[in-house]
Amino acid sequence: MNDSIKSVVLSEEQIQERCKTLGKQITEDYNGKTPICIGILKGSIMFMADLIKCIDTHVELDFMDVSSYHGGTESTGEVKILKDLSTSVENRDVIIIEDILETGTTLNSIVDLLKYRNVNSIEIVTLLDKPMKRKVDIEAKYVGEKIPDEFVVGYGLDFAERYRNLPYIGTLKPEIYQ
Ligand SMILES: O=P(O)(O)OC[C@H]1O[C@H](OP(=O)(O)OP(=O)(O)O)[C@H](O)[C@@H]1O
Ligand SMILES: Nc1nc2[nH]cnc2c(=O)[nH]1
Repeated sequence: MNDSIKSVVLSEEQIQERCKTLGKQITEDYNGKTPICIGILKGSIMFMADLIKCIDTHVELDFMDVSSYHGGTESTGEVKILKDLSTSVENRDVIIIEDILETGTTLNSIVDLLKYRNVNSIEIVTLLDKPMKRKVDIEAKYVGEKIPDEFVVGYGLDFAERYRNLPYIGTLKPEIYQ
């Protein structure tokens, strides 16, 4: 699997540093509150697991699966809800946990949906942000790393469902996806 990687974007150590920094900020901002952390499947699983260990206030967890990519490396712009939340978010403080924010299509749909359910507050934490690719006006309050416009895999992020289990984030050699 490592043979397919062209370059490392964030090493395991760098990812853990980002988790600690973001976890500290979230701990300070939500001191005394019990936010619901909503992980967006499947890409956010590793980041969510590591990040919540760095948050030192009570949190509850839930998951949503919303897909806008269908096996390739470009967004189709379509958003489909594959799995909805199990709990009510009414009057709750919600933190959406994402692996990557790119066009913003996915998060924009999720934020709209959750606002409609009368949340008390809603913020986004994303490990990676590709601001150059943004198509809709949405920003994350907590960002681990801004990255250039290159397709990345690993640490939950896939190419055609593979590479999610790489412990670091990297770019693929062109021959893998061309
Ligand atoms: O800002 P956007 O352009 O909308 O892209 C970001 C979304 O794309 C990826 O999810 P994907 O739909 O590939 O599902 P996955 O997490 O199951 O791989 C990623 O996990 C984000 O949810
Ligand atoms: N795997 C992967 N999924 C994405 N979804 C949006 N951008 C990306 C990316 O760079 N890599």
